Amino acid sequence: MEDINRTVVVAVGGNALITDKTHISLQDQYAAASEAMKHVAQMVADGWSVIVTHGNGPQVGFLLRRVELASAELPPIPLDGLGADTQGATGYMFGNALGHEFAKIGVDKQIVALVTRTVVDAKDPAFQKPTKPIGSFMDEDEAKRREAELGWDVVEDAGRGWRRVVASPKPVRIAEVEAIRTLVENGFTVIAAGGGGIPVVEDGEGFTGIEAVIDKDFGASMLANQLDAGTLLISTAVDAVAINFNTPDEKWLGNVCVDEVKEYLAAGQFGAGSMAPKIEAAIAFLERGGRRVIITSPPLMAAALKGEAGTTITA
Ligand SMILES: Nc1ncnc2c1ncn2[C@@H]1O[C@H](COP(=O)(O)OP(=O)(O)O)[C@@H](O)[C@H]1O
Ligand SMILES: NC(=O)OP(=O)(O)O
Repeated sequence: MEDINRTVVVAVGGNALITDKTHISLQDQYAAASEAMKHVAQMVADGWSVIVTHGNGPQVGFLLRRVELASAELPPIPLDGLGADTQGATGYMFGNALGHEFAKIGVDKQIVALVTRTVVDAKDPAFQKPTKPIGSFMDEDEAKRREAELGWDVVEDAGRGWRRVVASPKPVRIAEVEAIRTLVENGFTVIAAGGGGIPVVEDGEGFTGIEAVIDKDFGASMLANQLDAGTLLISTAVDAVAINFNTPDEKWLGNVCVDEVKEYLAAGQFGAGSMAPKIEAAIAFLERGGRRVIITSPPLMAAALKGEAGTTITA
């Protein structure tokens, strides 16, 4: 991996903003973002060219709920518009947090958060089967009540409680990739494709929003390919990926090749709706020509880039 280029797309997990159900205020989210950005700042100080993406699952669900609760007084906003709102607000928050961390360690770089659209296929079967959890967690009774009374689609989310789900098509391409590339090449630290990007369809005459929430790991995976980034780094709450996760036979994976990971995926080793989609996004990046995927927690990101921590998956 000595010859791998020093461009890295970092997908910051939802845990970086909402650490638990009782810490959802903007102040809590800012504190959590600062902790993640401290480690991103160190990567930049180490000479990595970093593009940051982030999730928006909780935030876009909160906003949709606000819109619905205000519906007697104010007009509705479609999900793509809410995706844009959360991308802007969260990108702004990450930008401020990263700027403070840069100042603490003397990094002199300008940060820019871009409103970024992700092209999807209107015929993607995902539009027929909502799978992307958004918003707050509920107990089963509350979820079933909202399903019956409000027409929500709900699922049990990876053992953590029940959540509303919406359609989550796969990214076809990130529309603003050349703007991102230009900014990166000119020394900016770019925050882009937040929440997977705002979902749009293309009709030959431009883009039109479509109601969905794109998985941020798939968005980051596509962005990393389009930028020819050497590394896709997926940061989440665990230090590494395991097989037999949470069992007495748990084994943490260090360096693994994509074929081995595909076998573990087929064997059901990765949590549905949690680790499995990250692994699928990693495989997609590597199969489209990407070189290396790292999955680790924010404090270990800098060490993992040097091959000293986390799980590294290579083609
Ligand atoms: N095989 C596995 N190895 C490691 N973590 C796993 C595994 N299967 C499920 N997980 C869980 O997946 C979580 C990451 O998914 P998730 O919480 O959805 O990510 P995000 O950080 O994007 O919100 C980990 O924190 C862990 O609890
Ligand atoms: N859009 C998205 O995948 O967000 P979360 O990671 O917060 O679920």
